[in-house]
Amino acid sequence: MSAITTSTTGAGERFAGAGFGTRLSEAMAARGPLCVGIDPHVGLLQRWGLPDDARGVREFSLRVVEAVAGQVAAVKPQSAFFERYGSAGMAALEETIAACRAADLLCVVDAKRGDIGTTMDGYADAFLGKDSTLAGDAVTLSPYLGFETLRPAIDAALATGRGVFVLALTSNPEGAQVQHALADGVPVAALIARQAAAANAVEIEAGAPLGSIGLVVGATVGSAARHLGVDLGAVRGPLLAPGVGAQGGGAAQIRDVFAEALGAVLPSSSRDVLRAGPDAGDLLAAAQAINEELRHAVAG
Ligand SMILES: O=c1ccn([C@@H]2O[C@H](COP(=O)(O)O)[C@@H](O)[C@H]2O)c(=O)[nH]1
Repeated sequence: MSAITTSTTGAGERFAGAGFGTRLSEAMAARGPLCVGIDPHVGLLQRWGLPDDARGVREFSLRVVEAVAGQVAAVKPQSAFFERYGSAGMAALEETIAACRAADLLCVVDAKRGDIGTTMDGYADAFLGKDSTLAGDAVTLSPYLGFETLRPAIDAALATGRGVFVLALTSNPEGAQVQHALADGVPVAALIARQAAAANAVEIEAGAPLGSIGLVVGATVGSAARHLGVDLGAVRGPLLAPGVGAQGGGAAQIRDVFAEALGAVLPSSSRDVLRAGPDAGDLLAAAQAINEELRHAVAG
């Protein structure tokens, strides 16, 4: 890994090598846009003939990594499905992250963290710290204690060449109650997008194709971004789009939601790929079919 360098912008330390946004942009161009979600639901473990315990999720996750490495842009382990087994489950998550690193496969840890002050420092150390075993290439964050509370994580990401995805317009219908609400006349989701754009300015000015501060915008949100004035094109960071497959999103929805920012979209699908397992060839075939459809969709 390249050395960490000190910024001249006064905004803290900056990673000297390619940041997450640049690495993700290259991976999407080379392998297609798909991110495969690693969600070891109990039902999937059963279907794969694996036990409902930490050994089961470990085996499940390592098989997914091995099947799709080199073939898709990224994977996204869902932390909840590891946390439910306590420390042994977290060890399985650490092994999954390490396997991604060894396979040169970008790993977004879907942990949706967010808290105040020094607690957020702790989350930043855990999921974005230079030598942390829980740090993938990026982590999902919740901004609902205020976007600025995420600053320690944003600074850590920029200092270590990692990234973050901040929840803006989530794929679930209940999200609208908070995300569409007005704060001083501006929809909350639009404010979050503006703040992400500001956080990407330094990397973009330095010539990165994408900044490292991304948003989560579900593939299922339809015209919400347009109607709320959420300027996805102005974010200039990656846009993680869960909801492909089991939640009803597909290529057509991706084109509709992200019309102005298709080059930045990282569509994510978990169950739709995983139910093709446990055979590695079947898993890969399912991922490739979805990846191809999405590749055409984002090509315009
Ligand atoms: O807005 C969001 C944010 C995160 N997720 C997560 O993505 C996967 C979706 O799984 P599927 O099986 O493809 O539906 C899951 O881990 C969610 O927690 C999301 O769905 N929506």
